[in-house]
Amino acid sequence: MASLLMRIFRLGVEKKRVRHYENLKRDVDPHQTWETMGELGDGAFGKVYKAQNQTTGVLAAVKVIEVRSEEQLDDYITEIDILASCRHTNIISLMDAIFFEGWLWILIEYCPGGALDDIMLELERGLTEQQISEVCCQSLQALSYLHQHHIIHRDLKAGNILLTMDGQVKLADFGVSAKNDNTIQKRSTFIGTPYWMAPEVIMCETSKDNPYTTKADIWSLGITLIEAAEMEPPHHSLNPMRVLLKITKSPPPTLSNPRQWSSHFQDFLRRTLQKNPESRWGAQQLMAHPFSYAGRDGRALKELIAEAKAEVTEVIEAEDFDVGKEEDITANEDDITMKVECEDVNEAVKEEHATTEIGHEEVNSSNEKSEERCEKDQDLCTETEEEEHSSNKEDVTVEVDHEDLDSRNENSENTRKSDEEVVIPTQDEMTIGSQMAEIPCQNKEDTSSEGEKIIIGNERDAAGDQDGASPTEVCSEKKVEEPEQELHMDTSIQNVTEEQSKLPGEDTTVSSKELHPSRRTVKRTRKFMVDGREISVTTSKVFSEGDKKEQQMRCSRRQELHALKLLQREEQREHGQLEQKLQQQREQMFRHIEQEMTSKKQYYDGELERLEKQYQQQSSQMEAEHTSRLREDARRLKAQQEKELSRKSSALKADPKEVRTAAFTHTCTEQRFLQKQQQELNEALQKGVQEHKRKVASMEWEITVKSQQLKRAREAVIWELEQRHLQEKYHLFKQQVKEQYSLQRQQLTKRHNKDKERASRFQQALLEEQKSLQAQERVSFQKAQKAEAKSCLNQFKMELKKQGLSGPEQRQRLTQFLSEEEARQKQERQSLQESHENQLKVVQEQCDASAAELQQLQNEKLQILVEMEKKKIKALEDEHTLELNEWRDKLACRKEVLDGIVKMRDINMHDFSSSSPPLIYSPV
Ligand SMILES: Nc1ncnc2c1ncn2[C@@H]1O[C@H](COP(=O)(O)OP(=O)(O)OP(=O)(O)O)[C@@H](O)[C@H]1O
Repeated sequence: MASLLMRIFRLGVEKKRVRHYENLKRDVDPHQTWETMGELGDGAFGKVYKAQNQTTGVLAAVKVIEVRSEEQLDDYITEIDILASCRHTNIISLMDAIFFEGWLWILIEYCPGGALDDIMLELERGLTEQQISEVCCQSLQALSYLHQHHIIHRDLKAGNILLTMDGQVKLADFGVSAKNDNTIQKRSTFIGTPYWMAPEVIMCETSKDNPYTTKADIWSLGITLIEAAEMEPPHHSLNPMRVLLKITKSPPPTLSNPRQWSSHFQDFLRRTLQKNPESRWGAQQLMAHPFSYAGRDGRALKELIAEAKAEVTEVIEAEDFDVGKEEDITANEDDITMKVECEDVNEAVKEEHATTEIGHEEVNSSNEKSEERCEKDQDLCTETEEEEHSSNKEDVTVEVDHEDLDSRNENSENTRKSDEEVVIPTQDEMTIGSQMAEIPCQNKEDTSSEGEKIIIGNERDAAGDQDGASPTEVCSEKKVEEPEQELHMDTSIQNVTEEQSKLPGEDTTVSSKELHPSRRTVKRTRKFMVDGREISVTTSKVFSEGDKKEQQMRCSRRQELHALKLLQREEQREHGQLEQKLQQQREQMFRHIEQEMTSKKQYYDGELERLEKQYQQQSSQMEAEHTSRLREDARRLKAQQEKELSRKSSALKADPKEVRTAAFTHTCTEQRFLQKQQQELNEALQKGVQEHKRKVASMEWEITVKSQQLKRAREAVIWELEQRHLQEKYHLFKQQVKEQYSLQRQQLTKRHNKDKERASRFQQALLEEQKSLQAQERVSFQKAQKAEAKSCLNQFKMELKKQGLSGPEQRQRLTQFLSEEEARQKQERQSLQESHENQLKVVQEQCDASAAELQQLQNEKLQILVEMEKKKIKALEDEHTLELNEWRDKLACRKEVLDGIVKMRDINMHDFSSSSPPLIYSPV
């Protein structure tokens, strides 16, 4: 108890003074040691800069965070401590941590490769399967290490996987990680980034009764691998709050285009993306899976880094489209053409080389629209190919049949290197674009899909040997969005109408090119070295408004996620503060209970002790008084008797008649007299003793009664206190449950309001966009109407002329024609206006439905919280009733025992034979 008090006292004191953290330096100006050299990135909590140690020249990445209070500083200590404690090649290491003048500097190992998501953005494509399995293998090693040390990363995603230049994975960002004391300990904080969150972590938003373990990271790993394959995590087009529901309610996500990936990869994902954490494999187990096992070789990642960091030359070609006129160019405007040339560095002169071109497409060939689009894609491809030809007349483009495509993406990196895997088509099979239409189109209904065509030039040795040529292709197939609920940002006017039956969402697509009057083709050439050979990759991508929007979407989603992370951090702090407060309340209550009980017991025990002392004193005093009185009485009576005896003897001697017999008679009489005196003395003393005993008994009785009263009062007070304390405990716990849930509700509402604000901003933008599209459409429609009217009029006039009518007749016919024409145009304009109004209505309805859906989601969550609170309080109530009943049962026994003791004492009190004090006076 005393140590507890001391600890609590110490805690209070410590709060006030500056805390010492083992891995944090204070009051040292970081600028003295580190020089910052430019920004690397922007995280939720601050910017990341490249830095260099001014003495050693060592490079680092520094997270610079503004910290306003000691309390806030506390939030970052777990991250620093975890980084400092981890020693693993696949975990970023801590170089320094300094808190100086309100700024926290966390210096970590610099990874020149940057984050995996940035690499994908840079290359505008996902990873190949070999690259993914290498990322997977190394990430698993990091996770296995963390999990063995009871650390849950809680924020695994491509953005937190950094790469070194030699293709080594470094797991970073432990900002929301947790370190447990033991494996069994679970966590219940709702933290992480929604798209990557495991279902059991999401459940913690509304219920803290289902804590999670390290298995949560395994789920995030699975999502990260899908992200690595498709550039985005599953459900990325849903807003972060809706995705939470999607993850918990839907079956586990899978790859959008399974045919493109190996069965090992898909099986690996199945093992990681198990909704029940118990059935999910652990890091150790997964390390032995063939998919991750295949990633032991790190070469594919090395090549990825080389490509991402390659020197890039860019050529931009702008194209303009007249709205509504370019009928032959629809859909698939985001085509990418990629050309890879691998040549020996020493080779100076370029020789003719074959290039292989792939149009990538989806299976739905039956879909007429899609086929049409494919044909149009093909037109585009041909255009690009022709450009290729014009730049290098000796280039031959080759189309590869579809079957190759499936396997191709699985190992495009390797195919580039290994000649045996490359399909070399014969000259006869080589066509330019003419067979493209035979490739089944993938673009189904997703008009915004990017069709990527990658042309890879053949590799040649120094002698320019054509046998080494390895034309190969990479088909990067754009996944098709789930049709339900996920409308895309690129919704065309028609799409809005078509999609009206679908559930509305913010993720509405805006695609078709009628909406994007201008687009530009960007040709990028990357040159990089792999195993001593220079590789040159040229990609050609048509950028349109859609791309810009996608970029904006990505950017705003990133900001949203950062905002959410800040909110989560705030929530975590609030939660921690509340928990601390509640803990203090509990400690205070238990301390108060103990104090109250002790003081009452002390009082009664003191009283009993005092009573015993009083008894001891009285008893010994009475004994002493009795003894002295007895002695005095004996002495007095003896003296009196002696006097009487001497008087008697004198009287006998003085009587003359008795002289002769005097000697004999005298002796007898004296003896009798003495005996009588002795008897009288004894009687007198015995009377005194009896008197004394009576007094003692009465005193004892009096004290026993007092003692019993005290004892009973003591017990009664204890019982009353016990009962009161049980009630107090119950009320406090109940109060605390209410406070906990009230905070959870507040946090949920805050989160929801932010989400509502975001959604309404988005919806407003959507409406504005729709209106601006309509304005554009109106302008071009009017233009078209004017042109059409003009040509019709000319035609009509010509026909009139042919008919040889008179002037007035002609005028009359012309007037009639014009008025009919005007009416028709008016009608057309009206129907356009109506269609626009309908479109706006549909968008508005979608927005309203989306808002209603969000509100319903929120209500459901709040309802869950209310239910949980009720359940918790009911459980507390039951527990309290049980405890009270148990206490009452025990109380009856205790009363019996007490009564028994009292009765025993009563019996003892009547037995006066013993002069020793009764046992009951010993304090309890
Ligand atoms: N050690 C490092 N070496 C090189 N670049 C780094 C390093 N650490 C971070 N970066 C870059 O800085 C960016 C921001 O990193 P940070 O971890 O702060 O935020 P984030 O992961 O993007 O977002 P969040 O805070 O939401 O996780 C990263 O995306 C990466 O590009």
